[in-house]
Amino acid sequence: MTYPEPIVLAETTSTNTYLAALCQKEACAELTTVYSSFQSAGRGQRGNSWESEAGKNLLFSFVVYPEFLEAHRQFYLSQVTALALHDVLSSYTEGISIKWPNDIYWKDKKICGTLIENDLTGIHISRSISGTGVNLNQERFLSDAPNPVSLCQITGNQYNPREILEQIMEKVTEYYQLLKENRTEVQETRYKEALYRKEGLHLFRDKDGDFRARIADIEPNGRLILEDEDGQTRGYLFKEVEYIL
Ligand SMILES: Nc1ncnc2c1ncn2[C@@H]1O[C@H](COP(=O)(O)OP(=O)(O)OP(=O)(O)O)[C@@H](O)[C@H]1O
Ligand SMILES: O=C(O)CCCC[C@@H]1SC[C@@H]2NC(=O)N[C@@H]21
Repeated sequence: MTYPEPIVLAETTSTNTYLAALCQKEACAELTTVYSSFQSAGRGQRGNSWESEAGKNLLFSFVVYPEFLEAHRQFYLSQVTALALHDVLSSYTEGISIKWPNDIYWKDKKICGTLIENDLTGIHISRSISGTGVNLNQERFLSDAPNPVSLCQITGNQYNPREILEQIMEKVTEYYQLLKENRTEVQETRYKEALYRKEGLHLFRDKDGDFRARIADIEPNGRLILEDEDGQTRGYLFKEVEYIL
């Protein structure tokens, strides 16, 4: 399985938005990828914006049509992107981990964010657009992003976004092929190994307040299972709990 040559843009509002519009207009092959040097309206999760200085970072989105995947298994798509990013960035520096569900961290700082937008047909996912920003060469962050970091701030080196994109898409293609073949054990195991704060007690916050807990498991549907100091188990879907850094 291969992926098409990326569509390269100098500027767009958001690579996710651009790719969704393109897919509406014409048939886009699976793993069609859009890369842009600048976004005028980069979108993050929860309606946040994504900061990226022009020409400095990697901003890209790709599309897949995972009709074989029921909506309650959509977490597998998050794993595909997160593991690809994790594997590639880990070849440049130590300290890379996946913060549940799909942020990529270096130590306690955020180096990548991913926004996945799925379309459903009945109970199945007919189209999934996965868009990621990787902080590569940006030296200063000016927004109120709480904890951004770039690869250049970590290593002192400069990176070619197109080369890094190629490496990431090769990994995405490999992990997505395994998912298509329903061989999800490899990615489930690797995801758990790569988890941020996978060991020890840490501070979390849910709707009832702050508590200390350790990560006990991640269920196949993506539910985070925490065990608190009293040995009680609590399960959380996305957005129901946050890490206190
Ligand atoms: N280039 C960037 N690098 C890192 N963080 C950024 C960047 N651009 C924006 N951000 C900030 O990241 C924040 C979202 O990430 P963060 O992980 O802190 O959010 P969260 O609200 O805890 O949600 P989640 O953990 O589910 O992503 C937003 O507040 C956004 O401003
Ligand atoms: O909040 C997050 O952590 C998700 C950030 C996702 C940003 C990327 S940059 C490329 C793609 N286009 C967008 O508008 N958003 C994603």
